Amino acid sequence: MEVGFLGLGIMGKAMSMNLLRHGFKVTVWNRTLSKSHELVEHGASVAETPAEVVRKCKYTIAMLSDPSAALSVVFGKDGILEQICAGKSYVDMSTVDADTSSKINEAIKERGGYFLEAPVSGSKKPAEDGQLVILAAGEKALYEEVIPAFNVMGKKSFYLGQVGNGAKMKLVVNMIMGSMMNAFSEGLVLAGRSGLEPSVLLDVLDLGGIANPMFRLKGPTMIQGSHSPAFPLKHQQKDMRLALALGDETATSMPVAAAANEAFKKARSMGLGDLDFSAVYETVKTLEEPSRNSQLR
Ligand SMILES: NC(=O)C1=CN([C@@H]2O[C@H](COP(=O)(O)OP(=O)(O)OC[C@H]3O[C@@H](n4cnc5c(N)ncnc54)[C@H](OP(=O)(O)O)[C@@H]3O)[C@@H](O)[C@H]2O)C=CC1
Ligand SMILES: O=CCCC(=O)O
Repeated sequence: MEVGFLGLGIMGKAMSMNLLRHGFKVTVWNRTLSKSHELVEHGASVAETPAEVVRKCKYTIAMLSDPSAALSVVFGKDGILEQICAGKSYVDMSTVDADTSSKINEAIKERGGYFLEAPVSGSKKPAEDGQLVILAAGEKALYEEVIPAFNVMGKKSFYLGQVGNGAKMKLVVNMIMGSMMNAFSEGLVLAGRSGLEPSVLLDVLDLGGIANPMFRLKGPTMIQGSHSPAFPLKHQQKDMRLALALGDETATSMPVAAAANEAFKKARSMGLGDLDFSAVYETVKTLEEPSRNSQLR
């Protein structure tokens, strides 16, 4: 199977590498060309524009940072729309909102192409290991055609119906995850300030009803103050923002998510946006610092 792949960031690089490893012929494109070099060493071809990828490949997959990137690669100069036509398909796996996905779907359908949104749950390591959870929605026939690629990139694929449902499911999941990360950070700070050993808190959590892979994976590195990016904080804040907008649309009150979003915004303003989203812990530490609080009084 020959596929195109747009966007070779943390996720796109790992996902396209998996496709290559499993015998797919892959043509890649990335805005910053240098990120394609490693893929080429592993057998990928490079295209100069997204349009060229679509011209060459029946199936094109994208993994881009946010709605603005997703839209520009489709509607911009040398974008997807210049080459999409009957018989060509586009699968956007980026995390965006339902409106963005719907705009892309409409434009592609108008030109006779097929569209599937397919955001993923799981981060850098699951992407490297082909263990993502794929949340697909849109053209059912296309979903069935690309299952061989999904099976290489993920451990489980869901088909969720009409375009928008994949985006919404992904935003709900990440809204919960972002809120959990904030509660976890506050717990670690509270434990430390109360004279408890944060590493013991991790052991206690891991044996109880709220044990989970995220606390297990991130806890030890957070305590060390290490936040090497697997899921960049700026993307988590984007997801909180988009989830809160979904809450606005559906009149869903989400005070916990709103507070978590503020903490991620604060972290971005402290220059932590390119670190892992666990770096919100540093923000919680700063906000809770007793000396700082007494200065403010
Ligand atoms: N990292 C994670 O754990 C997960 C991330 N996601 C989602 O996957 C998507 C990608 O995430 P991730 O790989 O971590 O992000 P990165 O920041 O590592 O990569 C972002 C990619 O988008 C490209 N890009 C950004 N802006 C534009 C633009 N205007 N035009 C064209 N290309 C652009 C970047 O190109 P360039 O190299 O030139 O900057 C890069 O290829 C995001 O939507 C994220 O929310 C989903 C699940 C997990
Ligand atoms: O969107 C990013 C999700 C990260 C994860 O599921 O661990």
